[in-house]
Amino acid sequence: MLEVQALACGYGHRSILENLSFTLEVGELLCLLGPNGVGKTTLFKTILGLLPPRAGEIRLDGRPTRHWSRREFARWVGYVPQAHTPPFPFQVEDVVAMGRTAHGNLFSGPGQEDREVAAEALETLGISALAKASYTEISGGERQLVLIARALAQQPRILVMDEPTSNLDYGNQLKVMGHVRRIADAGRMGVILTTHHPDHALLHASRVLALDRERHWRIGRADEVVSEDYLRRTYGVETEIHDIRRRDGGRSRLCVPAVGPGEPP
Ligand SMILES: Nc1ncnc2c1ncn2[C@@H]1O[C@H](COP(=O)(O)OP(=O)(O)OP(=O)(O)O)[C@@H](O)[C@H]1O
Repeated sequence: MLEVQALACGYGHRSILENLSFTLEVGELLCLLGPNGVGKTTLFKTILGLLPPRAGEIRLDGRPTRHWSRREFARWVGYVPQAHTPPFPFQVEDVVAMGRTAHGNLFSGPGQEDREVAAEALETLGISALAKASYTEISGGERQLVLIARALAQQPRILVMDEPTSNLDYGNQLKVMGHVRRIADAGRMGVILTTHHPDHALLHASRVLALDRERHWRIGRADEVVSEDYLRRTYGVETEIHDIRRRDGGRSRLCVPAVGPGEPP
């Protein structure tokens, strides 16, 4: 579905990522892990056509994305940016309905069906009560949920999410990651998202694309890629990855910080 082939990206003469190749299928949740400043947002900007690739190719449904019209592209690819505050105090329900723009007539506003899809997205994320609130007067975490609702309302085939959980409380982090995983599992979209939590990758990802400080990358199953060695090389910290048995009998892998002898737990 989305194919990134031998991609190089960067700004002007400055190269940020080189020779990166991966695919993302509908039904998959691909977690992008990597330290601050390694190039995750730069990769997303390049995939979204906001930054020209320095080399390589990006294909969507078999066709190079440079041949796609903006409108056609927006029907297929949704983007959740890191939360921002726009200058205009739109109502939350209007911000979410903007996700429908690529599906409708450019000159008419959202129709009844678009309003219903937007209301359903708000409901799914548990924020229907914010529908009439002004987007500029809600909290950072609420804004992030609104941007996620807008992307869900867009009903894209590929969803690109830049640190979607960074402002969310613990409960909302679990709800958003669980929900995104369910819509991917239901075969409704392929999701690529960045997170700084190895546990998000271990618990929810179908595959992980891990970048390290030297800008080397590796893609594979979370249990293959998210290792104590990767976390040490990438973040310079000691961790332990434990395989635990859950109460329902299933197994999960979790990352905990290592504590040396004599150190406080
Ligand atoms: N507009 C820009 N012009 C030039 N360089 C930029 C620009 N935006 C980012 N960079 C540089 O590109 C590198 C990668 O930045 P990027 O934002 O992609 O990192 P990231 O992996 O998303 O980081 P973080 O985890 O902190 O969000 C950084 O060194 C940054 O300084």
